[in-house]
Amino acid sequence: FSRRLFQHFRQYLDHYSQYNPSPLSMKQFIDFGSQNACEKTSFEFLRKELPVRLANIMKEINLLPDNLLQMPSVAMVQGWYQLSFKEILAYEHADPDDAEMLENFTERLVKIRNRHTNVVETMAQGVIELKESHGIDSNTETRIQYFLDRFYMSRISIRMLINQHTLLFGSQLSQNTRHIGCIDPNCVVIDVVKDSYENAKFLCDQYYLTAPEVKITSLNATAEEKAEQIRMVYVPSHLYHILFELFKNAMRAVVEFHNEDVELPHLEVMITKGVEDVSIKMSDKGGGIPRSKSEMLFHYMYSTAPQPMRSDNGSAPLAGYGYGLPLSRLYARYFHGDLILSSVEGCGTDAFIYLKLFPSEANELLPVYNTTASKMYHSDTLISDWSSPGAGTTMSRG
Ligand SMILES: O=S(=O)(c1ccc(O)cc1O)N1Cc2ccccc2C1
Repeated sequence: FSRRLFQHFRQYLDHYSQYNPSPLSMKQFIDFGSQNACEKTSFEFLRKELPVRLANIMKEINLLPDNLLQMPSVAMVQGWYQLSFKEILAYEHADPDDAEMLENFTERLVKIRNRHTNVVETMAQGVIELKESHGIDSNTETRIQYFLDRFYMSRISIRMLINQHTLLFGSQLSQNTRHIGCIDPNCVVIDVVKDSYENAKFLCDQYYLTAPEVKITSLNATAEEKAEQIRMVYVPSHLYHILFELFKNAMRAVVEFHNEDVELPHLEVMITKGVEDVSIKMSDKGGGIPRSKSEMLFHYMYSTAPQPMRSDNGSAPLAGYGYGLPLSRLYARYFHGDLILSSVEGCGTDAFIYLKLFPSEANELLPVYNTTASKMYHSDTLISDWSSPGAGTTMSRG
């Protein structure tokens, strides 16, 4: 019986993974959610799109190196995905006009979202388990880096779809009436900057007994009214997540670099609204980082060491396993923005957050399971086509 069920499951997985995920734009999210949103339409979209997005990433999970897949934590995450995939498939032939079914579907989405709450920490644990049991060579690390970027971006997108549906149609309608689901159509950027600064400063004061001040400047490059507050359509919680992480890093850098000094150099934040982009530049005089180490800041492997500046009130650490920067970059990229770090060793670091101003240009950026993706899991070690130090007289083995 279980063999037949397994084959049945496999067929569903192969079927749904053949579809490409459908990226939605911020404009589509707010247009659908603002004029009286239709729960039936949302249901009919999600009962197809959620299995498509789940199947696409589950196919990549299956391509992971065996010794990672066998780690207990990774196997557990895979189990959660398989169960959630099955639970949504149960609605494949449900009647969209059945109000009770729609309510049940929304409740099921809440249960699925709760099941996946600790996926980031659990996968990080899996990477640690692999490090300790088998060790990780640079080839495996490259594959893990490639997979986790796609896996967490997929997860961000699935949680966005679930959050919009449950906020628009779920029981807890306590949400801010001006918000559309988790989107604020008039998000005042400087308010999120101030909010994230205050919270990071509180942690910094608690941990280091001191914290740098901040100077925030706004430049509304296009508006006639220069003093106008810079607003945009965005997900405040995503922007907060990015800024909070950057403020923690910048504060830690400044305090540790100037540990004896009485006067800490302040942080600077520049918010600029251009024609296409809203840019947020955060500058610190925290001594910076050498170029040889700067790319490691976005590596999941590097950052699986315990980090200070964690909430020590017993609750889960803030950025989990220090995955703060890689995840923050995914949030910035999710709606086709970006997060770039530019460091000057001995001086300090500038962090640039770029966001799309026009909702019609802010499209979801989604991983797609195809031959290109699967090749990344099969290709053996790439031979570098640039010289490596001391390779002088060896014969070319290319
Ligand atoms: O690498 S950094 O330049 C740095 C990285 C990211 C960021 O957002 C801000 C930063 O400043 N910086 C992190 C850190 C921590 C302890 C001691 C010194 C430093 C230097």
